Amino acid sequence: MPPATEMTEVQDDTLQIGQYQKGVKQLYDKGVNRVPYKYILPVQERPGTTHAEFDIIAKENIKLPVIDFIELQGSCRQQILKSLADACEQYGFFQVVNHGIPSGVISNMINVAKKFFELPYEERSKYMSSDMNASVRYGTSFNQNKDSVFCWRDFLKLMCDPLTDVLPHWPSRPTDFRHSAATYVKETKYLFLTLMQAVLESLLLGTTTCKTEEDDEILREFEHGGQLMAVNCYPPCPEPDLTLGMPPHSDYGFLTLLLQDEVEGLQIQHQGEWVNVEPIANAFVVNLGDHLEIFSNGRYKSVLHRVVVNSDKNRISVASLHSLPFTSMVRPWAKLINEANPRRYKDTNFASFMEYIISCEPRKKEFLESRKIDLLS
Ligand SMILES: O=C(O)CCC(=O)C(=O)O
Ligand SMILES: [Fe+2]
Repeated sequence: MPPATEMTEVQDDTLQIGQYQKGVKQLYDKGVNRVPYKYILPVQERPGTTHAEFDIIAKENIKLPVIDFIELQGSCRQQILKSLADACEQYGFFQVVNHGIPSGVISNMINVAKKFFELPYEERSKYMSSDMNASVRYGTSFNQNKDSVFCWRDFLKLMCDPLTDVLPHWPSRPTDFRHSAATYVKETKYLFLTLMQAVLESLLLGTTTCKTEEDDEILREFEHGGQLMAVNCYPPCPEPDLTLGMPPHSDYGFLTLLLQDEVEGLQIQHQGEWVNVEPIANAFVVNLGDHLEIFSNGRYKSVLHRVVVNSDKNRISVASLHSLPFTSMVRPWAKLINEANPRRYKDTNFASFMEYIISCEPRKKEFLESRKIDLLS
């Protein structure tokens, strides 16, 4: 049998130019049975090809952090804040359970997302746009204008602020989409604010600095902060070992609240190895983003993560990315800076991130690297 690349190159001849821009749901619906050449990663970037045996050992021994939101709000707050600080320092990631968002709000969001991707292509494609600032944008891959290899993912991105202004632009089908997604946006915003308050407190643990009115000021800024929702769809893939649903990347904001359905796929990088994040029913995965790494002056790390796909199950995830208002500057928190701990990052804002994303093929944590101050020079 010829190698997969050769066979798929032949098969690619039957696909019209522009077919890839229509996305992977469209390929799946057409019954593609080999991964087209455009999606095949170089061998060293494919899932499961590096240190495969060591991977398995590492994964079995790692227990990923879980934060119980009820305990965080209770009498053990200090203890849970310490666990939160450990999770943010060592993993840049945790899952949150007992968060209080009703399970109906969560299942409605997953259901409308599923129904949206099941709509005919003509209906979904109404929301395609090359404008990165559009209030709604349907697309495929990671950055479809720049990616040399495409990834096995279609998405719907929704700007969420101000909700009343953007809502009329969101998909009108399925008919319950706007209602369910808007309810979900409000609930996740509230959860983000409560978690962010805990994150701020956790950053002051072990310091002599106390919470002041200035901290409430920051929280008020977050109340008016930017929220973006990425609804992701990963259809079954005929050759999942050759491609990825999403390449290794970190998210740009402070916290991403990620909802995954019951299908595995998300992996985080921990101590140089890829670790599966097993879905916990009704839990949120919380990823620390680049802005929080900057704000914490590097004490908390944004997490590198990727998505692997599988051959038999469709997977849906909903990422809710939260940051300061799009016009605000993000810089290390003044309270954490002193002679012993000088500033390690330059000021950054959402506009500079957008410039970066439009100008190149985003890879790993390159954007964040570009914001670092070289303390040796
Ligand atoms: O689908 C997932 O689990 C992750 C999605 C993600 O990383 C993102 O939307 O930024
Ligand atoms: Fe992400």
